[in-house]
Amino acid sequence: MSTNAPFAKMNGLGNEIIVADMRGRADRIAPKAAVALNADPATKFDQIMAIHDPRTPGTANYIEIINCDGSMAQACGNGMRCVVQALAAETGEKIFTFETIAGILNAEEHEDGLISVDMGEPRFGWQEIPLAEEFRDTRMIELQIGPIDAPVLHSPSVASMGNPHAIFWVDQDVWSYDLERFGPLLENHPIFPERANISIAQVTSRDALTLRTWERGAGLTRACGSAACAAAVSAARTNRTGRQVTVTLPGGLLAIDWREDDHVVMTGPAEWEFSGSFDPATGLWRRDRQDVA
Ligand SMILES: N[C@H](CCC[C@H](N)C(=O)O)C(=O)O
Repeated sequence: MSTNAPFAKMNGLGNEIIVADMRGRADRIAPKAAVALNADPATKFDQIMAIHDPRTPGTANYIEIINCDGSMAQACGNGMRCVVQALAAETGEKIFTFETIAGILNAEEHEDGLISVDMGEPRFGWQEIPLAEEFRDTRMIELQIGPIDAPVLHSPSVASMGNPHAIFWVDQDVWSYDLERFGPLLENHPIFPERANISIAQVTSRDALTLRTWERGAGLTRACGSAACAAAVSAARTNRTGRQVTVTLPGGLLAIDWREDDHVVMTGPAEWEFSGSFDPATGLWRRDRQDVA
């Protein structure tokens, strides 16, 4: 019988996150435990951010990212901000380094409570996204959906923040597109051998864009931090914006800075909702003693 592990139910601009504290444990969260947590409305999530011990002693804690469909992800910007807020509250530290499957991430909680995460360098090579066939110019690839002679969405930019993103540029309000219908078709399109996060982006000025995302492995979410990064670098690459943009998502705003050193820094809030503990083998959980109001 495994002992319970602490968790915090949080969100990053409405992207539903569970931060699971797996430090000091040799086990991992079982797929069926993730399914069980997601089936309970109180703990329904878009991603679980599992904090593990360093893979090599003396190095950074390893963060495992699990989508609500059970698939593993290489990046989660909103989730990383939640991890930073949880650990800053626990330790009083403000500067953090983490290891993920995609590499080392540095992060900082600022005095105003906002959190910056260095999401690393974007990748643009077709094999890095990855795509199933060669495209020399990933600023715009041949992909469309809808009637052949009048596609609804077409010619996306593609980029990787460790995870794959396709950004479709639109001129109308991002809410006027049936992303719930087109998202899963594009997420699972054969051009994306590892599937992809699908975003619709409307550029509103040289330093602002609006974004909606159908997430790989999670569907429509209220915010996708790595998509905001992918959209920002793609907008800059296609000369739609500069390298510093404000991204408006359904859940709120993120500031993205594609620095001259090629690192993409995302800044935004995180929100704690409640704490509890759960069995990583089954997903059975209980809430911590109700916080005294
Ligand atoms: N669904 C994404 C992972 C979570 C991304 C998103 N929640 C974020 O804030 O970056 C994927 O499978 O690549």
